[in-house]
This record gives sequence, C-alpha cells and structure tokens, in this order.
Amino acid sequence: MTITKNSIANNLVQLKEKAPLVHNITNYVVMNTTANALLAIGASPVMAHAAEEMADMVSIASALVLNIGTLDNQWIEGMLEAGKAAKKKGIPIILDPVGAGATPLRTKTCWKIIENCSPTVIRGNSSEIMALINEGIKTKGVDSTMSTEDALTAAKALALQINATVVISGETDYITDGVNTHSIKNGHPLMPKVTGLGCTASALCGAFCATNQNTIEACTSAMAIMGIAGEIAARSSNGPGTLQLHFLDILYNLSTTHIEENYIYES
Ligand SMILES: Nc1ncnc2c1ncn2[C@@H]1O[C@H](COP(=O)(O)OP(=O)(O)OP(=O)(O)O)[C@@H](O)[C@H]1O
Ligand SMILES: Cc1ncsc1CCO
Ligand SMILES: [Mg+2]
Repeated sequence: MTITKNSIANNLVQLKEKAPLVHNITNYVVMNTTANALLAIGASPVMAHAAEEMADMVSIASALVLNIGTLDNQWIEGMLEAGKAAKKKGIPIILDPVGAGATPLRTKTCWKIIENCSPTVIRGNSSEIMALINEGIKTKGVDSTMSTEDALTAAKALALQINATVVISGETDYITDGVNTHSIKNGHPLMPKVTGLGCTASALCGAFCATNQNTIEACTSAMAIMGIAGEIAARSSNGPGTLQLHFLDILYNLSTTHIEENYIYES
C-alpha cells in the first residue's frame, strides 16, 4: 500500500485538531527542543519521570515516548511504570533506544522495556537498531556509523520478533512492520549535526500515533514531516545553529502545499 501526500497532509490536520497530550520520559539534552517541536506541530507535551506519578500522568496522555538518552536506575523504574500503565490503557508507546550498542546498560534496558511494555514503535538510527538484535554492533555514543540500508534487514527481523513498527532514521528513513516497508527520502545532511533531531522524530511519531491508529502510516507521516521541515529549513540556514531555529519555525508553519511540493516517498 502506498502512503500518499494526501494522507500525510490529512494526518497533520487531524493531529492539529486533536492536539494530543504526549507524555515524554526523555533525556536532559533534548527536553526543551522536544517539547518545543511537539508544540510547533500542534501537540501538547509533558516531560515527567518520577515513578510515583507515572500512572496518573499516563491516565491523561494519548501517547507515551520512552527515550533512554540519559538513563539511570530511577528513570528506568519510571519508564517501566509508565510503560506498564500505557499498555494497560492501550495508548501507543514509542521507544527511542538512544545509544543502544554503546554500553551494555543501554542495550539491556531497551530489552527490559521491550519485554515489560511491548512498545508499539521503536525509532532509532541504524547502529542502534542493529545493536538491538546483534550484540557485535558497537554504537559510537549516540551517533550512527552505518547507513539505513545496512540496518533494514535487522529492522525487519526486529519488527517481526517483537510485533512492533520499527523506524530507522538517516539519509533515507525506513518504516517497517517486517512485512510492509515504506521509505522517505526527504531530509538534509545538516540534520544529524543538530543534537536531538532523532529524539524529535520519536516524539513526533508519538504525536501522530496518538491521533492515527494506523501505526505505519502515522510513523511515515512523522518521518516525512521531519524530513520536509528539515529540508526547507536548511535552505535558509548557514549551519546547525540556524537550522535548529528555522526547523521549529517551518514545523509550525508547515502547510499542505509544502507537503505536496516536497514529499519524496518509495514503497
Ligand atoms: N544524511 C542525512 N540526510 C538527510 N536527512 C538526514 C540525514 N541524517 C539524518 N537525517 C534526518 O535527521 C533526523 C534525525 O535522524 P538521525 O538519524 O540523525 O537521528 P539520531 O541519530 O537518533 O539523532 P539524535 O540521537 O541526535 O536524536 C531524521 O528526520 C532523519 O531523517
Ligand atoms: C548527545 C546525547 N547524549 C545523550 S542523549 C543525547 C541527545 C541525542 O540523542
Ligand atoms: Mg537518537
């Protein structure tokens, strides 16, 4: 099945109409930029991680994003509490496996979350996704050293193994449930020079999944909009600093025409 420009544009309209509350347990580096990106797209962000308030916060949220970027034991406890509550409530859970493959704690924690909370979506870069199913892969901190083409076989296997949608970001983004795969060729090489745009992509997957139960279409919409906004923002940016600012403004102002004129998709 093809995911058309029209469905991307409709998903964006639907998101803005519903303005879903997205609960994020995310890292210190990106909390501010992620919250701003969610506001710019039309969602409502909250960042909260205390285990004691997870059930209450999840009870009012429409999606949960678990990002292990600056994890510690208390945060892991909060993520598991939130994940279990979200599963019980039936809202989508997005896992961002930041730095999986860089240290054993990160890879082990991802699997603990997968086993206890069965996430709806995993969104990571190529090294992180490969490391989840191959212990031999070493991630360079939080950055990828591989192409998304290299990681696609691993992504499909992971998706089938855990019954989730897997999204790999990079020059080409792939969105797969193990059987059907969609690819987005939008984006700009300056994007990985801004920290946390991957974390933003995961949060946008959360916002789109909150308002569209077709997970693969929701994630394709999120990745297309990330890429289109990044590409347009890069046209007026001299480097990562201005790109970060322009990205937020373009995200806020993104129109159906922007999507129609720039969407680059392959199935
Ligand atoms: N070489 C590239 N060309 C075009 N777009 C890119 C490129 N690399 C990354 N992107 C885009 O940048 C965004 C972030 O993806 P990236 O793979 O850098 O995430 P990440 O490694 O998890 O980042 P972070 O950990 O800093 O959050 C995605 O929307 C992706 O499509
Ligand atoms: C740089 C960095 N380190 C831990 S989390 C993070 C943000 C991008 O993933
Ligand atoms: Mg990342």
